[in-house]
Amino acid sequence: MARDRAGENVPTPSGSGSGEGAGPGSAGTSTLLVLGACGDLAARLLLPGLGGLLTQREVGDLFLVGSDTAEWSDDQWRQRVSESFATVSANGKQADEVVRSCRYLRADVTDEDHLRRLLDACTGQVTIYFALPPAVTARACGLLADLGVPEDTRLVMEKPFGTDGPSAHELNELVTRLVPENQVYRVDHYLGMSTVLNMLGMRFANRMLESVLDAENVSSVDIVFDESLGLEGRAGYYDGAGALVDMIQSHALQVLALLTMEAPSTLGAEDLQDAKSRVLRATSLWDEDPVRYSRRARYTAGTIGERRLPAYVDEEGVDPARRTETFAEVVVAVNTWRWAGVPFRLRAGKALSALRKEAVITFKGPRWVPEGLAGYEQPDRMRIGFDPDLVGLDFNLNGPGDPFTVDRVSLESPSGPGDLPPYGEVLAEVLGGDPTMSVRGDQAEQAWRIVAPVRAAWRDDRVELEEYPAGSDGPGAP
Ligand SMILES: NC(=O)C1=CN([C@@H]2O[C@H](COP(=O)(O)OP(=O)(O)OC[C@H]3O[C@@H](n4cnc5c(N)ncnc54)[C@H](OP(=O)(O)O)[C@@H]3O)[C@@H](O)[C@H]2O)C=CC1
Ligand SMILES: O=C1O[C@H](COP(=O)(O)O)[C@@H](O)[C@H](O)[C@H]1O
Repeated sequence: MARDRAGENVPTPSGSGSGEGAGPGSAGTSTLLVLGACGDLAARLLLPGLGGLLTQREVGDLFLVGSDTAEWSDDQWRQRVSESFATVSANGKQADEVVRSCRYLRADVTDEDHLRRLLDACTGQVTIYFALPPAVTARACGLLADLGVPEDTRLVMEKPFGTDGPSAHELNELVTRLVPENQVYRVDHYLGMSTVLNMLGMRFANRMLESVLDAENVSSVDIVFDESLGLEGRAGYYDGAGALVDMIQSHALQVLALLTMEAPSTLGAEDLQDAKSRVLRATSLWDEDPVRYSRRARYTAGTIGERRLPAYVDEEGVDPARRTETFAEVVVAVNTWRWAGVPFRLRAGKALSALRKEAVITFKGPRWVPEGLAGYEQPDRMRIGFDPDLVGLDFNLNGPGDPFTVDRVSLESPSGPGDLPPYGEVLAEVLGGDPTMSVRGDQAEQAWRIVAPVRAAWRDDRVELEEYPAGSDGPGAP
């Protein structure tokens, strides 16, 4: 039924109007409308996540509509969906049915008529996933605010949410004019990762651990996202964002919030979100001094394993005049009774020598060490690994040999993987109507506030833009 132009002849889910029982189109059907369906996020993360979800869990009848500017046919979209599903070996009746019944509609979401027709194509409970460039998402939401959306519609917003504090605030006002806050899902796929989710159990189900996670016992915390991948053809988005916005303003601060918040009284959405918001409100750049407590750099040409990478400025689509950083580091303070005085270093970089994604908690030294004991120079550390998912403890122990000389030992436990990929977890919550692990609107605004002094200093060139060769350990590394 689909034609080339959005909704000229709107698609209907297979079986709709046929009176054939519980196929798509019957009561209980929901529609997942993916805007930006031909983009990178949809192909690499969102559709595989959906495939994993459909394989592992019961989601009910789901009508998948893809929409983008490209002139695709239903069959091209079906092929994209099935190729993405194949990357996670998605299988079973639900996955097959979604592939079979899915539809594609070409649309420009900045055109009100196109949007109206897209909405007309949806059936049942509607979820609109904005897999679009942030500025396009904001324009589409502006139009939807005038058009209105079906009752109970859920809106799924990708990161970055807005482009700065004021625009995030405006977007919050816009989306909450459309639907209530608990129907807005601001996605942070780190909140769908097994270890990140497991931080709740690790912190709050263990007296031994929870009782030492404070300024009395901890000297510093590092949250690190070192990637060995470079730009990977994403200049269109990344060159306007950079490492600070891409990773620190979003993922790092969400991880920090879960690691530092006080125990909520329940894991219900409201209690958990309140606890995260409280600690983000208490977080700010260390001494509010971006010159001393932030660092930025970009990669020059180099080799990572077998791969030769060009300098960032020579990557296709990069505008050197923007001076976009591919490495960012900031130190923040969490001004609560528990954490005051403990520096939290947040770091993210691309094209580094090795992948390293973890939070490392470094403990203070022992209060007293009896004379005669040797080999305890290194502090205890707890590592929370995001890739691979694990929790590790590095500490000092009497080992074999001299009993008065301690050895360094590590205990490690896998903390995943979960049964779903992170985007599968994200979609499970969205389609299940549970906003517990999404980013609440006020948190998105707080995150922009925390990085604002750094962005201003970088914009005014008050912090040097350093360089590091691709494949190295980052700026200033030996
Ligand atoms: N890719 C990733 O790894 C991740 C992406 N994200 C976020 O996801 C969002 C999408 O990113 P990504 O998929 O990488 O970006 P892409 O540019 O690959 O995809 C965006 C898609 O939206 C389409 N589009 C642009 N303008 C319109 C319009 N007016 N109407 C309809 N469609 C339009 C684009 O079409 P056209 O090509 O014609 O412009 C393109 O196909 C961004 O907010 C990004 O920050 C978040 C986490 C990871
Ligand atoms: O959101 C993003 O995350 C990825 C890193 O996520 P991971 O799941 O691979 O750890 C990052 O590469 C990308 O630039 C960013 O937009």
